[in-house]
Amino acid sequence: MSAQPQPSNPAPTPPSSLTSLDRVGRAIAELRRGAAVAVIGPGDAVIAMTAEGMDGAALARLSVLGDAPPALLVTARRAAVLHLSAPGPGAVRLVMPGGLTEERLRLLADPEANDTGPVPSGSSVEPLAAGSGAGASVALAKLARLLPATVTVPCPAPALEADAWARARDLVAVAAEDIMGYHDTAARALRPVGEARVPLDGAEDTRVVAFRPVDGGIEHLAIVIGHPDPAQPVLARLHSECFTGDLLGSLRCDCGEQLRGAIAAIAAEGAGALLYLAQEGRGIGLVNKLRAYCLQDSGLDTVDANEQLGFDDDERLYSPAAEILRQLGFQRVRLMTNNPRKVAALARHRIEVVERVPHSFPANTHNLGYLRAKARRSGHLF
Ligand SMILES: Nc1nc2c(ncn2[C@@H]2O[C@H](COP(=O)(O)OP(=O)(O)OP(=O)(O)O)[C@@H](O)[C@H]2O)c(=O)[nH]1
Ligand SMILES: [Zn+2]
Repeated sequence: MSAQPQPSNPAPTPPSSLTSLDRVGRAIAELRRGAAVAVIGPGDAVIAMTAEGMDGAALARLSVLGDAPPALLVTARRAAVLHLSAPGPGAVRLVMPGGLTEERLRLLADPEANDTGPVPSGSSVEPLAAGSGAGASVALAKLARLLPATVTVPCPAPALEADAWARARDLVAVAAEDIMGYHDTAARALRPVGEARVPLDGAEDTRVVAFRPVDGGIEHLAIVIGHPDPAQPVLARLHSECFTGDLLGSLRCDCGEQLRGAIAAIAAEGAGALLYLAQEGRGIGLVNKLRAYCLQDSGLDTVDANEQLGFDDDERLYSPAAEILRQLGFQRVRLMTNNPRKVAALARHRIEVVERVPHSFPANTHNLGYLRAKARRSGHLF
């Protein structure tokens, strides 16, 4: 029998007492500070850095770690923007004659570059399996709320020895499997960590309960008004965080009005719950949302702007919301939303939506285009 590892072997899990969430959390922190991390798949291992803001010195540091020249990995969405068609929805490796140079990297990773200029003729893409080390490095960049693009070199050690190889060089190592399972594990491990009575203007009988993911990520908040009867469908709103709309009163979106309107509607009924979910910018993070706004100012709509950055139009997951509803004892809801994806997602996560309650507000001159794009491109029901 061959002693060689077969590609179908399970991903080698770094041997330590850290949980999978700890390992992904460490890798996120490393990526965000511009350090290299080892991402280990079942049959491949890569050393990866974020493409965002990467300069020539970082490219040189990465190059000496691998046994082949560095390559740029992007999502199929971003490849399409660069006019390179990818065979599937996953991440791809850009293959360019002459390889990846500092100048090419700067242009290709620039979220505002949308022409074919920087892509040399004769370039192509190689699809990456979702569970591979290379493919998972792009998923890790998304988890880190960075642009979904990495620069990688192949690890000189075989996948089964890559963890030891990385540790010997003081690099954080993470299994692709842990990255791909991160969202589900984090949602399962949500715990209530703090609770208080917070009388609101117009809804004085209100409690706020904070749920923390076990990885130490940003807490989701349940705002429970009155005493909802778990035996009856509960009037509920899943509200995705919007710093600009909720806090600053931005007129670019309808979030602030939806937040205050939901609280008023629940208070008028006497009881219900609003989940304030840490999913800023439809899950791409505040910084990327600001970049998307910039692209919208140059003429793209809200969907195309996300895709130009390499994201899907909506990166949100609703497993944490379903888990919080369950922990609060609410299995059936009347959901205040115009977004059919929220209804479908809750049903997938075994929360029954007995009614969709429309939740729209008059447009203003700044958000009219945004609301129209949501209706036309994303199927929102207004
Ligand atoms: N990426 C991106 N996010 C945006 C933009 N405008 C608003 N958002 C975010 O979109 C989310 C809106 O959340 P919700 O209001 O809960 O969701 P919705 O999909 O509009 O659905 P309903 O309001 O329930 O009908 C928030 O996370 C905002 O930060 C934008 O132009 N681009
Ligand atoms: Zn908003």
